[in-house]
Amino acid sequence: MTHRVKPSIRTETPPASKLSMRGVGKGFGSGVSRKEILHDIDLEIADGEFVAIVGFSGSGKSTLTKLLAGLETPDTGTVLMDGMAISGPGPERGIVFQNYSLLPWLTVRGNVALSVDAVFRSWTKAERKDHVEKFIEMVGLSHAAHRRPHELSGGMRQRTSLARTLALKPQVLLLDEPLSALDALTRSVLQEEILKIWEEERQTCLLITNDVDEAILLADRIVPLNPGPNATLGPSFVVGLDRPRIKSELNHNESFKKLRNTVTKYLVDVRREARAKEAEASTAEVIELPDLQPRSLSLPSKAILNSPV
Ligand SMILES: Nc1ncnc2c1ncn2[C@@H]1O[C@H](COP(=O)(O)OP(=O)(O)OP(=O)(O)O)[C@@H](O)[C@H]1O
Repeated sequence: MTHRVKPSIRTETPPASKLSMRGVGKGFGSGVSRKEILHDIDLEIADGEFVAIVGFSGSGKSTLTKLLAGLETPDTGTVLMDGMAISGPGPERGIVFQNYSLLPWLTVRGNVALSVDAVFRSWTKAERKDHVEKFIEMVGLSHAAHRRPHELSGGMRQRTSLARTLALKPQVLLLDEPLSALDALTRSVLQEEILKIWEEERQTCLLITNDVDEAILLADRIVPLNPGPNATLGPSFVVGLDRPRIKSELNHNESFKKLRNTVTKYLVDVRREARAKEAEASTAEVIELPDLQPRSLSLPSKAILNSPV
């Protein structure tokens, strides 16, 4: 008897996703004031991957981050972490917003300690204190640890916010335009610091940005968010640049320049298309509606039926 040998098929299982969005849609409001923001969003982020979402103002980037953070719930589809549906916010997903949201009556140390004390309750006081100091040092703020937010520059406030989130040791870092309120120089310095910290920690990270250069410097993959309403995700652009990356060297790197041109062209084209569609819709033929007057609903239905038209 001859045994038929099955041809061996190489089945490489793709790396499991840390975060997933599957068929996600989200809108706000109801009736005529309803606005559809995100439509049919499919996004898979692998464990340890750094993904940057680039997009236009108002397209729904923050809404997307809030869905991943569990601060918003999707209208359609599911948002998953490690294959489990996300049902609300949690310390395993740390988020840094554009507006630092620090408590004004607490110092840098106090702001970081507040979160650490709340999350690591089983640690000793000394352990928590060391942990807080370590993260304040990591973002270069040891000299200002005693200062309150109003005594800090924008960059220092954002560093505090970053230290507060990183100190919670989240498995996933969600950065929602963390640098966009800063001046160009501070932004550049902080980009390099985020890059350094991430290259050491390698947490799964999603960065929202409107800066293509920033996305290329930091991310493994760039995904554009097309203009809304009903914004969809565009194709992924893989950033093949070696790590560690050195910002000052990238401007002379041909792959960097090529990728910047490709992503920028995609964004310019997609916006032009969206504007053309918008213009088409606004010049579309106006449909004349009959001039109907609503009758009072308080009248009994018989009275309405029998009344002269
Ligand atoms: N809770 C909410 N209720 C009603 N509308 C909302 C809510 N959150 C966001 N929106 C609307 O959804 C749209 C997308 O907002 P979102 O903040 O997600 O965009 P964005 O791309 O992050 O914008 P920006 O780049 O300007 O920060 C906007 O029109 C906004 O007004």
